[in-house]
Amino acid sequence: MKITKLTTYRVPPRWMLLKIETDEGVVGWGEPVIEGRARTVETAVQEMEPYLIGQDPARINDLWQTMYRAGFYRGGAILMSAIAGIDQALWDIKGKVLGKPVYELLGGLVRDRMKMYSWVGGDRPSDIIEQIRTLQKGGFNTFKMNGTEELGMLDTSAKVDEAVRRVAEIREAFGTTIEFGLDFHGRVAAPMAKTLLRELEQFRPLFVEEPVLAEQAEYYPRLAEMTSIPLAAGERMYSRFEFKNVFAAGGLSIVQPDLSHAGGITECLKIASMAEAYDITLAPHCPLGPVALAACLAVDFVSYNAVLQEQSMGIHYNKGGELLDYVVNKEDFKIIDGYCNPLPKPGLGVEVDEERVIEAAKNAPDWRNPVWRHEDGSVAEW
Ligand SMILES: O=C(O)[C@H](O)[C@@H](O)[C@@H](O)[C@H](O)CO
Ligand SMILES: [Mg+2]
Repeated sequence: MKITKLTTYRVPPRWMLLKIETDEGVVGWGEPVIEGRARTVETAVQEMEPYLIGQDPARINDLWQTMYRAGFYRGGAILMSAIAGIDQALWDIKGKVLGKPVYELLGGLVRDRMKMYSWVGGDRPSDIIEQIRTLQKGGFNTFKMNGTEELGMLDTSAKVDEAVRRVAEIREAFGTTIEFGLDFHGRVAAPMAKTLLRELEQFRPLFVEEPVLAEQAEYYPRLAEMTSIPLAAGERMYSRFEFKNVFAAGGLSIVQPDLSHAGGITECLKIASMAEAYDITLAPHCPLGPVALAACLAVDFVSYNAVLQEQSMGIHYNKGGELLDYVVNKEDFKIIDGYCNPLPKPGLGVEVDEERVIEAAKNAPDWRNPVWRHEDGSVAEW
């Protein structure tokens, strides 16, 4: 079998789907994208084509290593997202050729169902209590929200109180009937992280995500020393070569590689097993589309340390498109009592509605995240 064609589709709300065709008619789908840089990743995918056209799609490991090493420069958000989507599509092809879901090719199920969580509250966390109540009715009992709005490197007690009050209200309203993670979203700098973690500890959030920016990862062990709140990070790290330093330094309790940013299934499997050796749990990042989610689930169902899975149903970014819009087998993604079952179909388990994708690609948005500014006019971490 040989790879014959790669086609990318930028589609609402902010995703990109990749179709890899072969000379035997088997097609694989991937989701290579960096939110806000879809066109850049699209070009990176196109630049990877010479490594792929005419090659045997079954040789995922050689194709992965070639895409990673052959261009001399390597790593980073763009190249690793391009490789990620291609890798996902190659695993999809392999599973379809062998008539098995990807997790069967990786040693079979390590669990019967996977715990999912839902975003609430939007960019500027608000209206959270009502949103949790609504999602609880849909079976969710685990949530994530932004921990703060924009925050200066050194900010006021009033801003700290605002973040704490929001969390206090959630515990007040729901007690321990729900769990929730707080995403600091890179908005909190090291001077403020210690204060916020200390003030929030009494409410026992399930985790605090990106307590500081990934480029400040050396703070993870220091922050972990002063709080019992599990620290989570990983969406802005792109290969095992980055994660190895973070694992060795300590401080992370939860690692969150993104299956569409960190080299795909081939790479994230390695990251997951490295994390297990350090007793670090896995909670893949996935605010994206259905193929990315299916790739996450393929890794979740074979990784003992997988504990939580993000999914984008109802997320504040999904304007103009929702998680399952391009999926034919929507029923396979049903979330029951907050869990998702293994996707039963061969490959990644997503039957893509190609006509809907092609139609939607005609109005592909150039989604960008907002540019926030502090009161003094300086740019704020969004
Ligand atoms: O945890 C999450 O989902 C992420 O922090 C998410 O909010 C961002 O990755 C966003 O998608 C960037 O455009
Ligand atoms: Mg996050």
